[in-house]
Amino acid sequence: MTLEQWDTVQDNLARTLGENNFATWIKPLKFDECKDGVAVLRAPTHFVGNYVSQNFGDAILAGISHVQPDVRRIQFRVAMDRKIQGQAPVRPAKPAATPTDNVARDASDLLPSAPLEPRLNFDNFVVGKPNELANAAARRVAEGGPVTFNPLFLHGGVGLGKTHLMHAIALELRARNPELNVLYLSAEQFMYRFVQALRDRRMMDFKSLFRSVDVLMVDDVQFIAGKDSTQEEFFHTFNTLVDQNKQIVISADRAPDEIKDMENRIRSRLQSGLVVDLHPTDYELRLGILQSKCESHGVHYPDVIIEDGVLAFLAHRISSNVRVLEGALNRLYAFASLVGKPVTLELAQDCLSDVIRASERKISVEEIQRKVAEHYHIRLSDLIGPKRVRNFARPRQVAMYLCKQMTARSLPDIGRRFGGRDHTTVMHGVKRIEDLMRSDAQIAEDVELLRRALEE
Ligand SMILES: Nc1ncnc2c1ncn2[C@@H]1O[C@H](COP(=O)(O)OP(=O)(O)OP(=O)(O)O)[C@@H](O)[C@H]1O
Repeated sequence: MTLEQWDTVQDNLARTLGENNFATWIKPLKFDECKDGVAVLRAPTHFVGNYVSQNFGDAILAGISHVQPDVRRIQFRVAMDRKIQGQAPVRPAKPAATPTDNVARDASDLLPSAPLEPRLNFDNFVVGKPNELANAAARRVAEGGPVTFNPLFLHGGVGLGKTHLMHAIALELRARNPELNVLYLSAEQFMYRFVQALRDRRMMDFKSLFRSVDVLMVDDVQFIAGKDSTQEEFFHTFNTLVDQNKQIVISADRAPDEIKDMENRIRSRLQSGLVVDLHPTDYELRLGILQSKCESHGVHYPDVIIEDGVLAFLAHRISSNVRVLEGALNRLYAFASLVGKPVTLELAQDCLSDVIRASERKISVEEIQRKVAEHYHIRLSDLIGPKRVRNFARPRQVAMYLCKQMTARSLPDIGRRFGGRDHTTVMHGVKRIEDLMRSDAQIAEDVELLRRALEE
């Protein structure tokens, strides 16, 4: 087999095994020789050789025998000339990297913090009811000083500002104290660095570097669920840092007890500090975010005029997540500056028809009422009916709150669907639940469970 043929085999493997697997395991392999039906590949370490042989051996053999049909077996050697399975050693093409070289190398490549985006700061984070607690907790951590809750665990659905708050904390901490060793990275990056350290036999470096940070911030921690050795290492890193009273900030797309395949001891560790939820945005927050984005867009597009009503229209109709909202606004600005026209409601409707269709709310008032009645084990007729006893009134308010949050219905319209009630009754109900969600964990949990069940 020629080196070109090996390149072709690698290209095919990249497609079949996926980019991450390819980059981590296949790319580091070098083709050595083909002799007597055995293709010899060189792996950088024993660990990689063994892992690849066990996990991707069949795929590699199939790929090679496709271009060189007489190959019946593959064999791995490490760069040091040592074989992993049988056979005589061969001369490596390049001088081998020894474990000693690895240790001597600058270990900081295992630990670069992910780049921080200056835009994602506290000033640009618009605060409303759904995110005020998360914002307050994030600001508290960003002030530095004595660690009060460890870890801070931020969770919420897609595009609700978790990463924004993580960056804001890291930026603020670094601005206040440039000496502070703040490490921000995603759980995926944590895993790749861990695997890289294993591969390069640099676990000691990895451990000591990760355990020497002042603040560790890990985004999207749900990613390591089910990845046993990464979880194990994360757990030890976590414990060491907490024992040293170092701040840890974690984000995830759901609460710790909802992350499946996460070891219990890790889950309970994650719950041991402050767990705060970024709730889905409400209309006011979305409008606030749009207004704030318009201010910053104004600098780049001084000629673009957004007519009255357009932002309200967007805030009403695009409720999925803030990222989609931002994308819609960017598109409007780009379009308006291209055609040199002010953005009218008609233009917005036209230009964003696909986005609006995609995020059209599909949940109906009736669906919400049914789910809420089921959840509280009451009859639908009692939920909607006139009785004001608390057993019915509270679920009714929860249902009204969810209708306000999850449908595009106006308050009078919601009132009509709750037995012809007045819009002020709905408004009162919504407000009551908003307040209770802050003081009554049971209500907060009920609402969250219902919201998720409805979104499924
Ligand atoms: N309250 C807010 N004020 C201003 N911008 C916001 C707010 N919430 C979210 N955004 C913006 O929305 C976009 C998506 O937010 P972010 O990436 O933080 O979401 P996320 O919760 O981390 O989502 P994911 O789970 O997909 O990673 C970002 O550009 C962010 O700046």
